[in-house]
Parts: sequence; C-alpha cells; structure tokens
Amino acid sequence: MKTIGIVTDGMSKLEYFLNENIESIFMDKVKINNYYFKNLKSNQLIRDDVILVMLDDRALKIKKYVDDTKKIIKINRSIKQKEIYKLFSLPEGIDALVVNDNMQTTLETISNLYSIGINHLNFIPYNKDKEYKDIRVAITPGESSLVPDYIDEIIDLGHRYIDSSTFIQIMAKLKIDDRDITRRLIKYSDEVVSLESGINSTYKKLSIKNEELDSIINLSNIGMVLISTKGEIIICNDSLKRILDIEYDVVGKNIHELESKNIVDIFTIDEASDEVIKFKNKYINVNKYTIDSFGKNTGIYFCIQEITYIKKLEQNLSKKLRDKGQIARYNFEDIKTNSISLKNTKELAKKISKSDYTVLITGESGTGKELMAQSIHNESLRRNQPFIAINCAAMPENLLESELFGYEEGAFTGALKGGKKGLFEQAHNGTIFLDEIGDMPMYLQTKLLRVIQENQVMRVGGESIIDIDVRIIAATNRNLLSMIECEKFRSDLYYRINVLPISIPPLRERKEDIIMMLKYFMKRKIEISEDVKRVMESYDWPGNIRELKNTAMYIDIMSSGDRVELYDLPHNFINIKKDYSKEIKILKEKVSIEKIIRVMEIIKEYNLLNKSIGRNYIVNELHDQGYTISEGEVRTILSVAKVYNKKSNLQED
Ligand SMILES: Nc1ncnc2c1ncn2[C@@H]1O[C@H](COP(=O)(O)OP(=O)(O)OP(=O)(O)O)[C@@H](O)[C@H]1O
Repeated sequence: MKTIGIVTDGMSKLEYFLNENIESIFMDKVKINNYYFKNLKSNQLIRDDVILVMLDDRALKIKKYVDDTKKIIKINRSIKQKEIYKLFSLPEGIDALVVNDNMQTTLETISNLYSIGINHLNFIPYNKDKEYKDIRVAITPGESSLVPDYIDEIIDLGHRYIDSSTFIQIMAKLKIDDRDITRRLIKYSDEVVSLESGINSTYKKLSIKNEELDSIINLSNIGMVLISTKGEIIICNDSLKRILDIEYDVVGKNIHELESKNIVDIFTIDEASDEVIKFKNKYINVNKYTIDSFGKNTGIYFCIQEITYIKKLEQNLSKKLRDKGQIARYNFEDIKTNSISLKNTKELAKKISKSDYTVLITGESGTGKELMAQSIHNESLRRNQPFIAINCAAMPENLLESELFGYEEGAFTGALKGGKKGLFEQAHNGTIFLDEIGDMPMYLQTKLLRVIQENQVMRVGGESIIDIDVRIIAATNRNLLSMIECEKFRSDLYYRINVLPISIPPLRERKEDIIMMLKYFMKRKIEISEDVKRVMESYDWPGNIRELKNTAMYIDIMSSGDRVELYDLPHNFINIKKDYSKEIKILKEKVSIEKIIRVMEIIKEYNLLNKSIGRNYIVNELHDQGYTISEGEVRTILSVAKVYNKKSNLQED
C-alpha cells in the first residue's frame, strides 16, 4: 500500500486534524505515518511515497531526512466555504487583526484570504509584542486563544483545510487513479475554497468528463480494452468483462498477470482485423488497433464483439430494411433459365453490375425485371448499401414527387414536421430502382433528368441542394421509343437512362424454361403429363413468370394424384387444344380493336337471347353500324373467341 508521511513540529491538535483531513479523501487506500521534527534522528531516512510538511522552511529542514526530495510536498491550506461568509458581515475598509500561531502562518493566512477574494478589509498581521488599541475585530484560523483580550469581536474561521490542489499533487505523486477518491475530492473542492481555482476547475471538468466517458464506454455492447505498450490494462469496459467472462478488476494489471491463458492469447495476438476466434463455447470477432499519439505508439486497443450479437444486429437491420422495402434479396443464382438468350442476358448484366452506369431493363410484365435489378445491385460494389425500389405507376403524381425527392417542413398541408427524406436521399451510396418508369409524368421526368445530370436533389418546398451518390436502375414494360414519338416520354431522359440496356425475353419466346420453371416453383415434386406439357408450351403466358408461379401454386393445391393432368390446370388452359398463337397474332395485327369489340358485343347480345348467329350476319350488322369488315376478319375473330368461350352459340358456317 502507498504511504504518506506527515512531518510536524510535535504532537498537536493540528496533527490530528491533518490526519483526519487526509483520511477523509483517501480512506483506507493509503497508510499515514506521522513524524515530529524534534524526534528525528540524525541518520533517519523517511521512505514514504509522499512526505508532507506545513511550512516552506520545514521543507528545507526535512531534505536531509528523505531518500528522494521530489517526494516533499508543502501543504497549502484554505478555508471552508461556509466560514468565509462570516467575513462579509464586516464593513468595508475596517482594520482587522489577523492572528495565527507565528508570523509566517499569520502572513500565510492573510495571503490565503486575499487569494480567495476577500479584499474589502484591511488585514493587520498580529505581532504579540505590539498593542492594537484601535482595532475592534480579529480574524483567526482556529487560534482564538492567542487573540488579545482587548479585541471586542473574534471571527474564528476554524482550522484551515488542505487545499484540493495539494490533494491533486499528492494523487499525482502516488500515481493513484481511483474513481472513489476522485468523487470525494470533487465534493470536497465544493466545500473548501480553492486557492488554485484554475487547476481545480480544470481537474474537476476533466474528472467529470472521465466519468461521462466511462459511463458511455460501459453502455456499449462492444467489448473495449486499452493496453499500454508495457502491457498494462488502462481501460476495460463492462462488456469486455462479460464477453470474456472476467469477474475481477483488471485495470492496472499487466496482461500477463491475467488468470486465463485464453485471454492472454487474445491480448497478445499479432494482428486482428475481423478475426473470428473461438473462445470457450462462443465465437468472438476481434479487432486490434495500435494507438498513435504524435507519431509514437502509445498502446493497443482491442474491440471485441460476440458473433451472436453481430448476427442479432444484422437480423434486426435486414428486417428493418426489408420492412421498408430497402433490401435486395435476390442474386443472379436466383434467375433460373435454360434459355441461351436469357443466359447471355444474365452474363451481360453481371458485367454491367460492376460499373456505376444507369441501366434500363425492358421486358413484359412478370419477366423478372425487379429480380434482375436486385441481382445487379447485389453483384455491385454498392451491395452493402440501400436498395430502394419504387413503382412509378402505383402512386399518384404529387405523392410520387415527394416520395422521390422528399420535402421540407410546411411544403404542403399534411407535410411532416421537420420534413422528410426522399427516396433518392435514402438510397445515398446505394441503388434506386425506378420500376415502370414509362408511367412517370413528364414534369417529374424533367426533375429526374436534372438529378441524373447533377447528382443533386432539391426537396419539394426546399431551396438547398443535397448531393447524392445513387445508381439508377430503371425498368419498363412499355415501348419508350414509341412513347417518345407521341411525346409521352422525354427523349433526353431516355438516352440518359438507356446507357446500359437489358432486355428480358418473354416466357413464350423461351419455351425451354416453361416446364423447368413449373417444376422449380411446384412444391410437390410430381410427374407432369405430356398433355399438360404440350398445353403449357403452347400457351401465351401474358403474365410471364409471375403467371407461371401462380399456376404452379394452383397445381400444388389442386392436384391430388402423382401426375399433373390437364384437369389439374386453371380454367384458362383447359379449352386450349390447339395452338392459337398464330390466330392471336393475326388478330392483333390485322383487325382493329374497335372492330373486335363491336363483333364481341354482337355475339354477347345474341348469347343473352340464346340465339345463334353466322359470320354473314355479323358482317351485315357491322355494316349497318358504319364499319367495313370482311368475312375473313370475322372468321379470325370468331376462331379466337371460340377458344375462350366454349359454350358460345357461334356457328362455324
Ligand atoms: N428467371 C427467373 N427465375 C426465377 N424466378 C423468376 C424469374 N423471373 C422472374 N421470377 C419471379 O417471378 C416474379 C415476377 O418477377 P419480377 O417482379 O422481377 O418481374 P417484373 O418484370 O419486375 O414484373 P413487373 O413488370 O410486373 O413489375 C417474382 O416472384 C420473381 O422472383
């Protein structure tokens, strides 16, 4: 244990007072030894860690009795705050006799009073050989018995307490860094007027900051330990102790003194950058950093996390992002295909992923455009950043604008307090997927073009410009070129987004995928009859993979045998016995939609009346309505319509 030696002239009340004063701060953390000048032997050496004396001349006198003069500290004393107030009751400018046991301590007391700011009185040092008849008041620090009788009023300030600056010096010399001692000293410095208020307040501020830092470090779930170059543990937080199952105090210990060899192994590891280490029955992630101060290595810092904790964080984060639709779940491996053309598209997309250019994915609805966009994001360098998807067709125009670009507080009625970040801001450093871009209104297209050109957004109702770094992937099932012709899509935006085009073929153009994917999506792995295969391959698949996925789900529920038969299929497949794709194509190309609708309306009317009609009748009926239609056109329409309406009363004449 560290020791403090107190050297006084002889046994006195003062000696007890100092002992108590020191013990009130250090408690049982130090041992106090008392010495008296008059008893010191000529060859005696005081070896305490700190040696305290009361006066400057005693500091000189003690030199020859100590093994190291650097240990000597002269005690500075000050007055308790509450005693000082007594002095303020004295009128300004009056003479006050200051009485202490000798001239040196008397002058010291006067100097103390001045340095703590008592300067409204005229202090007269007491000399016992003189008489002070005109003086009415005496001030004394606990020596009232020495005040001459003729003085009317005595203000006894009580014994002077050790100044907190002296305690700071003692702590520094003893190399004591103890939270409890610091706390007691801070409280003490509030009671005893400080002579060195500058040092004290800095010390106080630093100590409070230390406390705050300590609390913050201990609140962290990450295990932290700071070790000096000599291997001494300087800081160790509660999480580190919990993670490494340490149940004793390690601060101040050398790492080689630690009880567990496993822990010593971790702290003596050469290098660790996200190193996963098995510790007892758990896995921990270890990172080691060297601390440099002014270019000099001053220690090492370990940051240790439990893998289960990291996993939990990851799960929480991805759940949050998923809830908000901000995560890309799919990769290129999720894009199943046997088709050469889609395989080539996949390869192209993989190459494109690595760049930061804008991508335009075209393809019919349900062909996998979003799947492709997510895969590109997950293959890119932005994979750990947000992936924000928005369907431009699914939102009213003004909402789409504020969703994309955000808004400032008060931008419109109902705007949130503090405004709102737009999706471009949310996607910062990541990717934004603008689905159905063909449905974006023209004025937003203009705004989007500016964002792409300048990499900056301005919130609705805002004036400041926000820099963003976002990769754009756009998708559409529309023919943007013909939209440009009809002035429904800006050509400059088209060329900006069509930097890297990807086109996904519809399912009917990759028949080799149909049965493979049907099996892939079906949960019940059962045989598929040849009839079903034929029907599926001749079907048009307007909803592409999404429709195929739904069909697989339907079959899963409906089929009960060990083979999928025609009657297990949804009703839209059942009537197809023949490949009508040729007719549908002709129908689309040759007959105007208006004529088809007219023909269908006539058929519907006659169906309701339960009457049969022939081609000729339809030609004439339409003629009466002002349309010119040939019998051939009517035949095309009827042959297709029959497929979808088995029960119709159409005559095939
Ligand atoms: N090649 C594929 N392999 C596996 N699943 C696919 C494939 N293509 C699409 N899918 C699945 O089909 C569904 C529709 O895909 P997706 O939403 O990506 O299509 P889309 O073209 O973006 O549709 P829309 O135009 O309607 O927005 C999704 O469930 C997707 O996972």
